[in-house]
Amino acid sequence: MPSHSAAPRTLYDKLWDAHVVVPETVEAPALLYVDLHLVHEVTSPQAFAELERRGLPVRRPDRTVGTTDHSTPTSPRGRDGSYRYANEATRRQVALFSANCQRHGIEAFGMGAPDRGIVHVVAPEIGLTRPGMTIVCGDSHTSTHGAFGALAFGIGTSEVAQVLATQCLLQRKARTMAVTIDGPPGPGVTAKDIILHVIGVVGTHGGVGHVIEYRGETVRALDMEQRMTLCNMSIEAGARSGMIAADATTLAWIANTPRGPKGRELEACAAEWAQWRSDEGAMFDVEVHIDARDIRPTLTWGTHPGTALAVDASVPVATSDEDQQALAYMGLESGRSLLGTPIDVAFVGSCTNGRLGDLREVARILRGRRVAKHVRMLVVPGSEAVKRAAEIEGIDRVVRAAGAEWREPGCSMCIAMNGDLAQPGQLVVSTSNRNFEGRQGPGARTVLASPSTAAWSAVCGVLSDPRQWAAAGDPA
Ligand SMILES: CC(C)[C@H](C(=O)O)[C@@H](O)C(=O)O
Ligand code: SF4
Repeated sequence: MPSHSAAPRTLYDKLWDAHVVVPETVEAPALLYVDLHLVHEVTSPQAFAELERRGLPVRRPDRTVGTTDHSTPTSPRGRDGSYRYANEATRRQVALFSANCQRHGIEAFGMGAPDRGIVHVVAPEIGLTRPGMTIVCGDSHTSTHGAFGALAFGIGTSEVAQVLATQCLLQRKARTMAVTIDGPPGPGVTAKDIILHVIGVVGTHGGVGHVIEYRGETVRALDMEQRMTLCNMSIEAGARSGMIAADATTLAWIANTPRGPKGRELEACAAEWAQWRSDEGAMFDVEVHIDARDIRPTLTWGTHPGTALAVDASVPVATSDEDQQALAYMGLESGRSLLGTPIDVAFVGSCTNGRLGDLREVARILRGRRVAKHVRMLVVPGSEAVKRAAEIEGIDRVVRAAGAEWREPGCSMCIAMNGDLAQPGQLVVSTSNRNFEGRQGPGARTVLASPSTAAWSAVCGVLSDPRQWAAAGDPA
């Protein structure tokens, strides 16, 4: 039960207090109860093997849900409906995952399942992710689910085994950081630009040891998809997790999901969920204030997400060996704007920007236009549900008519382990979340950006300012 101390508590404190089974001491971390454990094919095989070795069952299969996403092919299926795996290893990994889940009575979305998709897209969209929960997954971007007023974070493979066996996790309490964003964002600024800007301010190590709560009027005005984009990349600022208080927007989203509570149950949930916010006057260990008016469409110039740069600013002077190396890898120069840099690939997708709103943004720009001849553009829905919804709106047709590829759901070129990868030296403008060396293929160069920036750059063939798109108007 939650402890009812008189002192105002942060959202994180409340979530923590409500889930502690054994409090932490100097010698030992706390034991935390896990409400929802998400599993995928990459970080679960050794965990299942560990259970096997010890002859342990899964403690709560009913609180464990699996999906396949990282290793799954996104190329169009064969005529017989078959999937073309990149190699035998990925095919085996996906098959082993389904077998493991089946053996332990875990619901899992394998190939062809209508709910399959990227784990951080699927759980919120079917209504599994809810305020007040602790959610873990062997995946760093589990922070995404914090957008619903939940404590959600990634765990390692040995911890996956721990949670499978006990439904609990050993954890040390984190410090808290409030990132308050106020004011109307400038033209062309999306949630992706906001979070890239935030990481630029906080730095890739600034959040280490902390849980970030995003607050302020700008955050309150974001829809759930945009809030997920924000929380998703908290990990890129080094933070353990990101979270946003539950409110009417959260409730409306969950009410609309297939497995969300309905009617009376929803009313009861609404009353219960109102508590998942920081109390007035709650103290954070670190406070960061950001004026959204200062944010312009933002992308990255280097090889970590902290190298955020306003689209029309110049690449900074390299002050360290690391920066120099990043510039050399990226083939970029200090003092020059990124605008006009030729691109080879545009990738739209991932757990950061592979939701319906992102694809709509892309379709608005591509409608009646063509992707530049020398550019390969991939549009990859984050889930089967996103794909279906987009196709009902005709987004697939707009994408294809523009000369871009409309693909099957999955992590795709966010992580080059499923057959989708860029060639050495190619420059990719990418809506994903990581840009380190080789992330999108050996020698491939990644510029992180919003879906609008990626789409407009694909049309122009060079890194371009999405605000120009608005000025260009509709094509004749
Ligand atoms: C495969 C998985 C362990 C990894 C993660 O934890 O983030 C992946 O999702 C990624 O984005 O690099
Ligand atoms: S889309 Fe990318 S970041 Fe998200 S889970 Fe997949 S590989 Fe990780």
